Amino acid sequence: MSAFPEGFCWGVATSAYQIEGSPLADGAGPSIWHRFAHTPGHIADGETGNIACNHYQRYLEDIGLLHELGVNAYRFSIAWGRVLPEGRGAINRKGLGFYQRLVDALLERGISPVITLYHWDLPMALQDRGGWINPDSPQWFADYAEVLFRTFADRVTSWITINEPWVIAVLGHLEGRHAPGWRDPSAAARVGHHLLLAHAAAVASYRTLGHGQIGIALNLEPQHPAYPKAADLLAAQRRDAFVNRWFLDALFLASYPIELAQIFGPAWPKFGAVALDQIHYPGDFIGVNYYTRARVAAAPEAKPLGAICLPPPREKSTAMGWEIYPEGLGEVLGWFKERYGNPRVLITENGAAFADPAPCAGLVLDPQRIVYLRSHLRAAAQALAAGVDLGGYFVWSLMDNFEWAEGYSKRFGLYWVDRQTLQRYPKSSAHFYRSVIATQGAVL
Ligand SMILES: OC[C@H]1NNC[C@@H](O)[C@@H]1O
Repeated sequence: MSAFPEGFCWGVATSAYQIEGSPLADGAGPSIWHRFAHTPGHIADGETGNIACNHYQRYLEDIGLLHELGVNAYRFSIAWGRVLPEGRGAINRKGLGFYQRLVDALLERGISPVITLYHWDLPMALQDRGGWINPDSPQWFADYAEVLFRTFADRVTSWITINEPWVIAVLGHLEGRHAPGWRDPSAAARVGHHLLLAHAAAVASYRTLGHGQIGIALNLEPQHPAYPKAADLLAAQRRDAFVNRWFLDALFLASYPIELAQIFGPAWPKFGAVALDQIHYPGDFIGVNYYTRARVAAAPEAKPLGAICLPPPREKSTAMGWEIYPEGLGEVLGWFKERYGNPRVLITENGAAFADPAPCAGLVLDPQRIVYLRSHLRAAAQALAAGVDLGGYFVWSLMDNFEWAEGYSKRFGLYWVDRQTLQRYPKSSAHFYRSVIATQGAVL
């Protein structure tokens, strides 16, 4: 019996800086990740996205892999700096042309493009104007989005404005582990707000220019008390506000959790009713990027949250050290039905990195990833049966790629990429996912 309805959206996801390579080709302007990766000490093994998977040259071959999988959708991001090298103003027709060729080739194969407008690679020229802390940044983003809405109005009907605003605000501006590498709580709070304003501005623009669906993709992670102790429960609730409800409550409830003012202290701006009303913009769907849960213990000395996350047992962990916890996907999906009015949800990322072996006879055996995907797909099917308005599922990722500060050391792909030759090899999980799609989940 099929676990998923006819018309369910089956896809895989990637992002520009992680797979394309050629970051400065054909007039493209450099991004903050180009600068960050070229700054020694930021990326494992000193790697950069200069080559990545060379998707910029090999995109037709990669569309062949999508066809082999049998997906009906492909989520990818557009590099802002290829289209607007200065981030604003003059359009780089060669850069835009790459994405026009990519979209047309996908449509020829019957694969629906799902475009992420922003997956972390802000043009450096805009960072030099302050980047996302600049109050003009929402308008910069809306103007960029409008160029793409007009270019693809007739061909693309699924858009994601921003990927994981929490990661941008926290890893990029509070912890400094991602570009632009800032460690400034006040900046992080303002960046989070400007990203929500940017999302709202793009949604408003799309309402006049497009006739498809537009949403945002959030990284969501259940926060569970490590032990049945009041202090751990309170710590988990604080971290839930910080990781999950910061953006969920803003988008759906036009309010920030009260814990954020306590966590950020004086660095947290005093947002008024108008500001909160301006971010009340969930769009047509919510993208959920789910990987794992956190087990949270109280730790008063661990500022600003007063909480730490305990490492999971090795036998239940992925190569990223994240716990394999499929029940958490069902929990996250349930939030939308229980708290936020049961909006349309897409699982826009779900997957895992494992220490995959090298190819043997052209195939990589990755049984752990099959177990991971099967258990999470079952959780998704159960949520769907329980009434969650789930419209699609995207595996992260099509192929092994640049995993940000981890470089190429963490392999998330359904296809294994030889770092010397860039040859793509199917993993057994690719064949598994192909069978799931072909049977609408009956094989689960
Ligand atoms: O860590 C795996 C993925 N998580 N979400 C954002 C993507 O860019 C990452 O590769």
